[in-house]
Amino acid sequence: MNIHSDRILILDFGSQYTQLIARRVRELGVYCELHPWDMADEAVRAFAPKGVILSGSPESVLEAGSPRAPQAVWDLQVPVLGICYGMQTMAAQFGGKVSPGKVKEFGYAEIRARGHSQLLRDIEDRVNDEGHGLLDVWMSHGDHVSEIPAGFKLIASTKDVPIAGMADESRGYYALQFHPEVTHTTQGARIYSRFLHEICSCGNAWSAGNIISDAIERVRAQVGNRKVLLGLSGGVDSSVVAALLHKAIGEQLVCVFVDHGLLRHQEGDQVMKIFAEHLGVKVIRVNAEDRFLSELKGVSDPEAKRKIIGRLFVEVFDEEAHKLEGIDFLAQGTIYPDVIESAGAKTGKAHVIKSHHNVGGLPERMKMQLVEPLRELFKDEVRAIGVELGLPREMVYRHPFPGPGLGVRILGEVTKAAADTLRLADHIFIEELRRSGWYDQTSQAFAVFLPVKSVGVTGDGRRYEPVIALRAVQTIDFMTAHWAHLPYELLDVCSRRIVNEIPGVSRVVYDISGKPPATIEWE
Ligand SMILES: Nc1ncnc2c1ncn2[C@@H]1O[C@H](COP(=O)(O)OP(=O)(O)OP(=O)(O)O)[C@@H](O)[C@H]1O
Ligand SMILES: O=c1[nH]c(=O)c2[nH+]cn([C@@H]3O[C@H](COP(=O)(O)O)[C@@H](O)[C@H]3O)c2[nH]1
Ligand SMILES: NC(=O)CC[C@H](N)C(=O)O
Ligand SMILES: [Mg+2]
Repeated sequence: MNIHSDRILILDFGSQYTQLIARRVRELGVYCELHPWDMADEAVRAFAPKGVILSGSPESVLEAGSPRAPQAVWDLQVPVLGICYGMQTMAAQFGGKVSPGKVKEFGYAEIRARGHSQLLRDIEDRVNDEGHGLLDVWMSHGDHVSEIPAGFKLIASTKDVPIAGMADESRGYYALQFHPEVTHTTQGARIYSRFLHEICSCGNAWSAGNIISDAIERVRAQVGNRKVLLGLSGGVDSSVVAALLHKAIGEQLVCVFVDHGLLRHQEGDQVMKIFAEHLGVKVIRVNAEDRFLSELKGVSDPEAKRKIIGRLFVEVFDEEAHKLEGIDFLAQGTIYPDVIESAGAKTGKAHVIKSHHNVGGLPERMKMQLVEPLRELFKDEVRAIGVELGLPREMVYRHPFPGPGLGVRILGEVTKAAADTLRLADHIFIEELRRSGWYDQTSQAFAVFLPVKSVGVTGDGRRYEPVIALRAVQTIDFMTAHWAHLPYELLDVCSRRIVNEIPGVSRVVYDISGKPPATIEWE
C-alpha cells in the first residue's frame, strides 16, 4: 500500500488557518502537503493531487496584483475546494464578481445549505421549517462573492451574505465562505470528509500504524546495513525518532545524548533510564557541562549564547561520530512545521527573531547524510506514532524543551549557580502544574532566572537575591500563543514553595505576555 498516493494539495494564500486545514485532512486519513499559492505549474502537475484546497488569506482579491490560483490547478481536472479567499479567487478567476462587504462577518454565523450539493447534502446541525439544513459555522471575512460565475450554483447562504457557498458540480469545484477547519464549525470534519473521501475518492490510509510501517521501510532502504547517529534530547521529536529507528534498524542506531549542564532537574538520568534501560536503545551520554559552561563564561548576548551552544552541539556529535567510526548518517527530529517555517525563512521576507540551535547546517567534514523520518509530520502525528511505538505517555505528551535548554532561560551570563537555582524553581513549578492537572492544559511552562536582585524578608532576616519568573502558555503551533490564565491559588503555592525552598530567590513573578508581542522563551 502506498500511503502517499491519495494526496491533497493545499495552496496557502496566507490564512492563519492553513495549517489547521492540513491537520484536518491528515486526521481524516489523507496525506496532504502545504505549498505557497504561487507554486509553479510544473510542480503542481508533478505533485499529482487527487484534489486541491485553496486556503483563506488576509489579502483582498479586489486589490490589483493580489494572488490567484495557478492555471495548472484548473487543468488538472480534479476537484477543488476554495475556502474564504479561496472561494473569492475562484469566483474572480471564473468570471464572477467579488465586492467589499459593508459589514465584516467575524465569528459565529448560521448558514442555510441550498441546492442539494454533494458537499453539504444531509450535513446539518438543525433543519428549518422548510426542511433546509442549518449549520453553525465560523466566518472571518470582509469581501464576499456578489455574482456567481457561469456554470456555478448557489449552495449556501447566511442572513448577511446571500452567496456563502457555490459549486460547479460537473467539475467538482466547491467553494465556501466559512472555515470548516475550525472547531467552531461543528460539522467541519464531515464537510472535509465528504470532499476528501466522496468527491475526491481518497482512501484513509494515512494512519499512525501505516505511517510507521512506511517510515520503517524507507529508512531501511536508505540506510541498508550502515550506522546512524541520532542526537537524542529526550524531547518528543528525537525520542520518537529513536524509537522508530530502533525498530527499523536495531543495533545500527547509536544515540548521543549531550548533557550540557543546562537540562532540567534529573533529566539526564531519566533519559538514560527510559532509553537505555527500558527500551534497550544504545545511548552514549556525553557529560559536557564544564565545556559548555566554560565556553559560555562571560557571554550575555542571547544570540551569541545560542551560536556557542549550537556550535558545541555539532562539535560533540562530530567527535562522537569520529570515535565510533563508520557512521554515515545523522538522524534528526525535524518535523513538518520546521520545514514549512524554514521555507518561509528562505524567501527572505521573514526577520530572524532568534536562531534555533539545530538550524544552520552541519560542518563540511561531517559528510553524513541526513535521516529525517518525521519530516512530513505535524506534532500531533508525531505524538500519535510515539504512543503507537510504545513510548511512555509522559514522554510523548511532555512540553517541548529548547535545545539550548536553560541557557536561554538564564538571562544574561550563564553560571552553574544560576542553573542550579533555576532547575529547582522549574521543578517546583512543573510539579505543581502536574499536581493540579494544569500541565496538560498548557502547551509549555517553565521558570526563567532573572539576574536582577530584589530585597525580601524571610523570617526576620533580609534577603537580597535574584528573581524567578514563571511562564505558561497555550498554543497550537507555537507561532502565536496566549499566556495561560492559571488559577491564583496555584500561582500562590508555586511562589511560596519557590521562595521557601530555594535560598537564592527573593521573589517570584508571573509573565502575562502573549506571543506576539513577546516570544515564548525570554531569549
Ligand atoms: N541535549 C541534547 N542532546 C542531543 N541532541 C539534542 C539535545 N538537545 C537537542 N538535541 C537535538 O536537536 C534536535 C532539535 O531539538 P528540539 O528541542 O527541537 O526537538 P526535541 O528535543 O526532539 O523535541 P521537543 O521539541 O519536544 O523538545 C533534537 O531532535 C535533537 O536531535
Ligand atoms: O529546539 C529548539 N531550539 C531552539 O534554539 C529554540 N528556541 C526556541 N525554541 C522553542 O520554540 C518554540 C517557540 O519559541 P519562541 O517563541 O521563543 O521563538 C518554543 O517551544 C521554544 O521553547 C527552541 N527549540
Ligand atoms: N479569511 C479570509 O480568507 C478573508 C478573505 C479576504 N481577506 C476577506 O476579508 O474577505
Ligand atoms: Mg527539545
